[in-house]
Amino acid sequence: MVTWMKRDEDQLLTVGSQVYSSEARYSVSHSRHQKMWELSIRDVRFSDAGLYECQLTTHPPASLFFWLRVVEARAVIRGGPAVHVPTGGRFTLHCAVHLATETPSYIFWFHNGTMVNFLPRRGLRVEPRGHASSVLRVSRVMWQDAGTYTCEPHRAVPANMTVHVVEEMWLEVLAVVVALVAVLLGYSKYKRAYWSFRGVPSAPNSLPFVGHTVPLMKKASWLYTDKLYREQGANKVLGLYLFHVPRLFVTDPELVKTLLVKDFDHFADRVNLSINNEEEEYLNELLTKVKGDHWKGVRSVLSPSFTSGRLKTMFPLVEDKADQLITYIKKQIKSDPAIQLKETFGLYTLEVISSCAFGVETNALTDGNSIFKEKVDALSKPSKWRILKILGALMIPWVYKILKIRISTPENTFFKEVVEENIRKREKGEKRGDFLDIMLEAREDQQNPSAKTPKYKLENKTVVANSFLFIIAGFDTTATTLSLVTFQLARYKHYQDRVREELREIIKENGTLTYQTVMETKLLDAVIQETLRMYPPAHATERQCTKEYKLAEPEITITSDVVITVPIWSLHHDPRYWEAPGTFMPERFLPENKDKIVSGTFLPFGLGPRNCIGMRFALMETKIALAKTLLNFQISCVPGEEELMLDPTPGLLRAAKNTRLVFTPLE
Ligand code: HEM
Repeated sequence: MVTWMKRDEDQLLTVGSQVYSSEARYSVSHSRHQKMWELSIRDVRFSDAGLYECQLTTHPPASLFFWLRVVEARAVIRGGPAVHVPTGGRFTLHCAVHLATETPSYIFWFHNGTMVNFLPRRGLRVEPRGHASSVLRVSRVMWQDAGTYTCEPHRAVPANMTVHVVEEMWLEVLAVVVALVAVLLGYSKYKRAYWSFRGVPSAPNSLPFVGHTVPLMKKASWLYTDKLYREQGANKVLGLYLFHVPRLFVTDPELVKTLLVKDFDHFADRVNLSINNEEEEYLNELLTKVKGDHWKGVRSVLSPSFTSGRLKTMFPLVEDKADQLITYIKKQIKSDPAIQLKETFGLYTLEVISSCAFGVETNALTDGNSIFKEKVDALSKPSKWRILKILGALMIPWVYKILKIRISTPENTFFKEVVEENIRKREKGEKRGDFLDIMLEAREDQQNPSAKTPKYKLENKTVVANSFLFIIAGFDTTATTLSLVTFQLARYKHYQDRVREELREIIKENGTLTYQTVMETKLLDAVIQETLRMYPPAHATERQCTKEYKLAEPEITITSDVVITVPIWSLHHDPRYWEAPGTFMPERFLPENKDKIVSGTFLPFGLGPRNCIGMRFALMETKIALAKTLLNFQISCVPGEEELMLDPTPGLLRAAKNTRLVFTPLE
């Protein structure tokens, strides 16, 4: 007698001619004459595959093993899943059955669900080909021949093919389009091979036409670039593409110093938008935009605004705004002790910068808001549409030029008109000792007939553009810094207490806070610097190569279409230069430790001749506001909001919009 078993599942199927399995699909037949026991399985499924044992009830028992492989026959139409054929042309569909264990008894063809094997139809023929394939031919193709063709062999999974019928001419057009796309793809590949041609390692996943633009423009882009920075190990540079423009990430501090300081004349400019409209032509005078000698001229006119002497004169003005900030916070905490940082410090920095830049009192702190605040907010947080428009102007400036597309917004016009109005007032004799006065004095000096012909002639449009620039460059950066520093002081209370102690000592010794004493605070300064290290509002800076440059290592020539980028955030967090970079340790910036900082690794205000012109002003503004705040309030985290969240929107690195702290008045 013979027993059949499914060995891999330990399932007894049959004993003699008795079926033991509960499945009715099994049966056994015994041919005495041939001494054969045959196991049959109906409706075979994939789960039937496996090891089968045929055991003889002899002593000792003898077994035979069989592997059963289950395959599924399927139809395959060559060249699928879709074809385009022109009207009047012809097409042939070949269908073959794969993995069939037996010859299919028929192969049917369907067109849009209707069987066509036996349907007499003009120009359509079905012919068998060998045992397991069939051919469908259509000649003199008409529109009606379009649709889905199905090949359905007996006991096999059917296959589909979509036939698109196109006007003969369209097929040619299609061929041209395909060829054009292929050429464009080839061109894009060639452009994005710039770095590999030069043997420079480049970031992975550069996409046709856009390169690495998507992750570079995405939220929290400093995390993307930081990942690249970490992955590239000892390489000093890394190639990327903004669309097709090659960008060189410079990640070695020594090289950063060489390019930004020593060989500055090769990298003197920033990447800039072209302005094509007469009305916004004054924006070409922005310090951030001007190039080469023109930049030198504008910078030399603006620099005197930021000397220690000038800042000292402005100090009382800024201190007055810091006092208004304290009054504002005191009023606010009567209704809610948790203060929105960015909003509050934004009102303060806007008051300071608009007062110091062109003598406008915005009353933001006394009224809690102002038209100025609305306009400046709109400018510092551009919409997605505006970011796209700016990207377009960078990539296809010639289109913008031809179409005279405007880059500026109604907010730009608002500030332009405010400055022009103030210039008119100053020309009538009004003076405030602010940036606007300094620029107008420089212009007057140049116009003096006895003065030497200036290398660079200061025009009205330069004064207008740069008064406006100071607002844009100084408002958000400083408000962000104040928010981040206060948050760190709330998190690390012992530093808060020690800074307060330092300030009280200064007042004890000098009676009051002065420009000199505030600027010379040691721990307050260290706390600000350490916050700027951990959270640099400008997380990267860049320069346009202006003159071909030979880099020694790696040995490459940087051509004038290349933009170099310095990943400030990554250099600030590199454990090779900073011990425990994720830990808040202001001691690193105390005078006795400052010389341990590796130069070229700390760049919150950039580096070289084109660094931040407003650095000292920003530090003065930040320090006096922090000093007054700490002398008036104990600051602490809102329970449950102890983690600093960053705002991922592209642009500046900021604390998240709703970051709050509790302000408790000190006795
Ligand atoms: C904490 C606040 C600030 C931070 C973190 C900051 C940071 C920076 C950085 C990183 C740069 C680029 C430097 C480079 O490429 O090497 C820059 C440029 C600049 N900043 Fe600031 N900034 C701040 C405040 C200010 C203020 C208050 C003003 C004006 C009153 C200002 C005006 C400018 C200008 C005009 C430039 C362009 C300089 C040029 O191209 O010659 N910044 N800033």
